[in-house]
Amino acid sequence: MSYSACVEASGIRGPSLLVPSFRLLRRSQEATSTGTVEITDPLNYWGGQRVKPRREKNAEPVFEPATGRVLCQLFPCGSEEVDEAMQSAQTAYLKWRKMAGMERARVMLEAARIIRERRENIARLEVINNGKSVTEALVDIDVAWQSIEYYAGLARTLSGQHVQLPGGAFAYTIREPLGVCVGIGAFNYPFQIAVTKSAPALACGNAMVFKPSPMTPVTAVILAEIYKEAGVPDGLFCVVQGGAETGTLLCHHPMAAKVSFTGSVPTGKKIMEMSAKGVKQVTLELGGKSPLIIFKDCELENAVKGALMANFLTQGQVCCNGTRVFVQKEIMPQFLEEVVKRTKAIAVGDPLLDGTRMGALISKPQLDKALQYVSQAKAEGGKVLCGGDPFVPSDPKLKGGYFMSPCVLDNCRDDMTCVKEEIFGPVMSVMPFDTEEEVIRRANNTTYGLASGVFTRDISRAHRVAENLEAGTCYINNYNISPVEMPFGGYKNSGFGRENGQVTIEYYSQLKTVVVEMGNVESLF
Ligand SMILES: NC(=O)c1ccc[n+]([C@@H]2O[C@H](COP(=O)([O-])OP(=O)(O)OC[C@H]3O[C@@H](n4cnc5c(N)ncnc54)[C@H](O)[C@@H]3O)[C@@H](O)[C@H]2O)c1
Ligand SMILES: C[N+](C)(C)CCCC=O
Repeated sequence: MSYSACVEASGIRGPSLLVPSFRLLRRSQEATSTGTVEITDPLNYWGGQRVKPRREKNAEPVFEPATGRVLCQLFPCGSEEVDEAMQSAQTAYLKWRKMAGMERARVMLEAARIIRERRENIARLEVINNGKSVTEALVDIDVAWQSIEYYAGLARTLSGQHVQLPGGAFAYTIREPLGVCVGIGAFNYPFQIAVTKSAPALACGNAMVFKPSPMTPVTAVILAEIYKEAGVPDGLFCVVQGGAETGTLLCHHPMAAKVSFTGSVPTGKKIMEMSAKGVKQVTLELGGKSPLIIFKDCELENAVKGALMANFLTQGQVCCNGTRVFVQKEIMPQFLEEVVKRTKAIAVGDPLLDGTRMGALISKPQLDKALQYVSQAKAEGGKVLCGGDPFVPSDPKLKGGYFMSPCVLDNCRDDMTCVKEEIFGPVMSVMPFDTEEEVIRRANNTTYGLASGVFTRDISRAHRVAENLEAGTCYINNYNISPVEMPFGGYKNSGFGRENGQVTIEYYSQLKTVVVEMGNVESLF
């Protein structure tokens, strides 16, 4: 079935199609079952509509991870298309920035409402393109509309400061937008990343041109259509498809006021270099190899659950995952027994089924890379307690999918490759420790600094450890929860700038100071 037919059946396009919702929901579930969707509609969006690729050369296949089938072709945008999108965004920006925060908020709230109404259909397309379980994708879409609601709330509150100066003079500050912001996304949270970047950008009065990962081009354009339906000016949120070349064109574009990037450290360094040439602001949300520290006085069941949440969401392809699990020696046997039991019980398979808890990795190369890390860990002395193999589901249509059984590695040391490098697959490395001072030193012995976690019942220890860990987030007695009110971002090579939370307003706006003299000028000349 074509994508157009699928969205028509699912009601992704028009609100009228959503009634009666029950029947359509059933139809959409049938229409979007794994292995049935084919996407033929254009995936670029600017000027308030989908735009066909200008050239059909350099097409790259996009795969459905659960089946290995080709889902669509990706036609990378060239310089003329990037320029059209940027011009379109600039035109929209000039209208949007003049609207009151209250008005922008109203439009954004409508976009949030539409996303909430269509959450199931968007989630299903996300699953088909990304491979994660529908249970997780639904959470991702919920976080997305919550983010738009949250920043709609903040759009109403943007204000400056009044500063009294001597002699009746005064100054005031105005928080102004930056202009056209570029967003470049990773493959692991395609819709959520597009929202996480655009919601604060739009709230502050900016426009955005967004480039999704070439592996997950499908859902960003749906966000563009929803923003349009909600009432943003045509061009306010544009989508250009492509990989490194298209991303480079965006970063160098003279109209780009800022680049907000989510992806790997090597690409992040290139983005920063390119942005520096045009003195553009940058937010970098990069990779990690985060420590999770489990003390012997923890509540063990919660610690085990936390370790699973820290390692196996989205098939382990999560930037902030706590993949270096340090366990205090005294409780290592109980921890391993329980964590292995629960890991073996994870239901791997068709990501569109409600009972599935782990779907397919994003691509064959990503699967091979994760499996290779497991082989190398074994060669370096690690012991596989479970998983670490390709997984072939019994359903014949999933035979070509990129599945892997989730893996727990014991006998790990800090100098092993699996402990030092970001794997981006479902592989947990477990290491013993003796003392608090020792584990903090080892936890910080990395160039990354995205997240961290500690499980203990000792409240003083928990805060002491949080204070001493070099990371942008520290979870105490939980892991990988991410309410939109909470700032998120890295220390060290994991990047800088923040997403989510109030502080992100600072990264999408600039402050103008207006100085008002009420007397005569006292000239020195
Ligand atoms: N900190 C965070 O919030 C966060 C969130 C998700 C993923 N990540 C990180 O992302 C990585 C995985 O995602 P990925 O494989 O998609 O990352 P990636 O760096 O390969 O690609 C990310 C994006 O950058 C684009 N790109 C690649 N080269 C470019 C260039 N030269 N110029 C401009 N754009 C370019 C890609 O097309 C893609 O859209 C992991 O390291 C993960 O930790 C970080
Ligand atoms: C929503 N999580 C689980 C906190 C992940 C944020 C994005 C990182 O890849």
